[in-house]
Amino acid sequence: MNASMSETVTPSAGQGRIDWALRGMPVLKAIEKRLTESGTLVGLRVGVALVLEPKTANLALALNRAGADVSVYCVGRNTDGRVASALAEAGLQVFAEEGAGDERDLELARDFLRTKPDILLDDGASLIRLAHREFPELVASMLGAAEETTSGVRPLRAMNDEGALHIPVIAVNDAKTKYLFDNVYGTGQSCVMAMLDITNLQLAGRNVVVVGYGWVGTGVAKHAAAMGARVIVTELDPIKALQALHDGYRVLSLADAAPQAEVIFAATGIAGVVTAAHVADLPSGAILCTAGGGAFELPMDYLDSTGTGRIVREAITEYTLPSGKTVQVISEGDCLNCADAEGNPIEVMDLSLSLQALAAEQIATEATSWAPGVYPISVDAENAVAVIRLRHEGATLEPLTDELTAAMRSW
Ligand SMILES: NC(=O)c1ccc[n+]([C@@H]2O[C@H](COP(=O)([O-])OP(=O)(O)OC[C@H]3O[C@@H](n4cnc5c(N)ncnc54)[C@H](O)[C@@H]3O)[C@@H](O)[C@H]2O)c1
Repeated sequence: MNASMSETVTPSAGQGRIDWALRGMPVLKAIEKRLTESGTLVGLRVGVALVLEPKTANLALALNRAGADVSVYCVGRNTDGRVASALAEAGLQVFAEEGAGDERDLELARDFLRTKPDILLDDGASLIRLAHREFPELVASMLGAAEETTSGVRPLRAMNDEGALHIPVIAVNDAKTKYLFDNVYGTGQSCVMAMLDITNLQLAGRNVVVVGYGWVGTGVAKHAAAMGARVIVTELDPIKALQALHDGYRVLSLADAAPQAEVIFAATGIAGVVTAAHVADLPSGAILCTAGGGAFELPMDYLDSTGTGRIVREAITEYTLPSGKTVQVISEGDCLNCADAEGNPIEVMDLSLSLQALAAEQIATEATSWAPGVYPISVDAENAVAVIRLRHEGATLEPLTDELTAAMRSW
């Protein structure tokens, strides 16, 4: 077992957090029942490489109870050690140590892949890429994988275009019951709330720049505006920019917005979108954080090269620029909701993680005949998640009668 065991926190603390999350995960419970009854996953090795916190722990436990042999991996900065300990106590193989550095993370990742998962549930495609680079014999024997997020699906498509992807991967991110809810409402809420909790500041009256108005940027802008921020959106895509304008935000290039940007949320998933030149133009005291893909969106190399970084409060690093201005970076530029808060809200992750479980089912039952490639999750799975959740909320759907069907087809 490789779980970190904190000396001060008992495993039951982790179990308590896992149990609390499960209360808000009715869809996952229903999918676990379906998988248990079908026995689809019995005897299969499933590797779960997601942010390690109470909600993803429930996915791992649900798959385990449904008969899969589950191992779990996560980088140290996204690992809740209490939860890791609880999973190890429950008998899962855990390759995650809270606070581990890059070198140790890589060792753990390799050990995790040595468990030879038949199915890999990944986030950011890091483990799928590592497997392709270093474990070709594992890749050859895998049934397939599922990918959680936009910045994982993008490189997988690029690999596939170059003929370098050797397994079928289901793009869980691209399910409507994922990106329309998790990326927008979940990440919007959790990133804005994490920023407020970490800094103990308020957004009211502040100029907040949201870089990228995709699904995540939309949610961040909405939640920041709800807290009273004056939101400015930067975009490459004219249609997204026009949407931002219609949603009531100013739209400027980042070069134009920088001099007034008191807070920046990077939400693109693309490396280098905020540059050293942008940072030089920020007002002194500006706060930089990432809601999107990770620290690579910010000019961390440049900031570190100033040699001035100092931690001024937990999760806040202050840098002094050659001009004498200061800027503060939250969570060392990593996604702040996962690095220094609990990630997306439970209800929204119930949808995303249930889709991961259904992707595992689809890989086990159908992917054996699939060529390598990036595939959508089935429409049935996408809809099943919505239907279970709506039922749980006491919502009822309009019945589609023959008359309505005929009316919709009439011309
Ligand atoms: N933190 C989390 O919990 C969480 C959750 C979901 C997704 N994500 C990540 O957030 C990122 C964004 O996801 P998404 O679903 O919104 O993707 P998306 O593709 O819908 O949106 C990205 C947007 O950024 C824009 N963009 C790209 N380069 C830009 C630039 N230089 N300047 C301004 N705009 C630019 C694109 O035009 C696009 O509209 C991804 O990396 C994704 O993996 C994080």
